[in-house]
Amino acid sequence: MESFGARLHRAVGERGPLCVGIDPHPALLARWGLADDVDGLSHFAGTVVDALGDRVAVVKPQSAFFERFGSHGVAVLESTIRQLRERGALVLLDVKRGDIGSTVQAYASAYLNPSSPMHVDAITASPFLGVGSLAPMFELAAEHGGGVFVLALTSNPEGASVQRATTADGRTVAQTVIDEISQLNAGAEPLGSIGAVVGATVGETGCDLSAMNGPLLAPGLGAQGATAADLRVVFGSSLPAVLPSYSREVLGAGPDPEALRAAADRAVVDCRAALKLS
Ligand SMILES: O=c1ccn([C@@H]2O[C@H](COP(=O)(O)O)[C@@H](O)[C@H]2O)c(=O)[nH]1
Repeated sequence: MESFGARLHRAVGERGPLCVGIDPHPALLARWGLADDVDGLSHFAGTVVDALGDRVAVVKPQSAFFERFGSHGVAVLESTIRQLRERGALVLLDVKRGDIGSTVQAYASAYLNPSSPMHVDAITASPFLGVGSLAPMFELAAEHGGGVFVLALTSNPEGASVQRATTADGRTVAQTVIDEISQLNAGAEPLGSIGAVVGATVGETGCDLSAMNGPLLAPGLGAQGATAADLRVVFGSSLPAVLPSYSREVLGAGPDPEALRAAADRAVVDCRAALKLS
């Protein structure tokens, strides 16, 4: 079983360092001339799948925008996930799950078990109940070649008061998350399967990311104000592991599929330059 880290490394090599989010905001649905209902949602997601599913390394549906329509929206999400995977994109479902370990086990089987209708390549997870509470996700991910991206330094301004707080041993909360992930990824080649989320908006992290050996998902580009050039300040020598993520910035170019593809291509060019990839 090929690991998620290896699959991600290959996908980025073939398609470029880019994750595009599917975030069907009501304002975007309106801008695309779509109704704010399940049909609009389905049309929006289908257009992104057709335009980018065979082009972008990672696509990140934001679960909240599908859940908003109840079971019908979740059905659209399931179908979107299936279609993206058929087109060769890695699917990172942004659900930010976390709970006590016995419940995390159920989340893990919902998203990381290949027999689940919602099976994806990777999910986002919240470490607020302790990174150790996410162990069932890490274990199922390892068993089935999946990945988990754990929140460390999020892109929103409110995150810093918790994530940059200092723990009893003098490390920040974010650093303790990074250090626990580093242990899980130790020795993995070419890249570990447990990632961290570090926003492109956060400026200097104050964290030592050098032992991470896993992907660094960087949201906050575009609509939240960060630019590809900011990635250098945030990630320094860890730039090669960064997976830049854009949602509204790229989606705003739609609904024309050619315009969506052009926006994604521009983002790849900018990110390659910022990450110093050829
Ligand atoms: O720290 C984080 C973690 C997750 N996100 C999510 O990424 C996208 C960002 O959308 P944009 O339109 O590019 O701003 C969205 O789904 C967030 O929930 C994040 O922004 N920051």
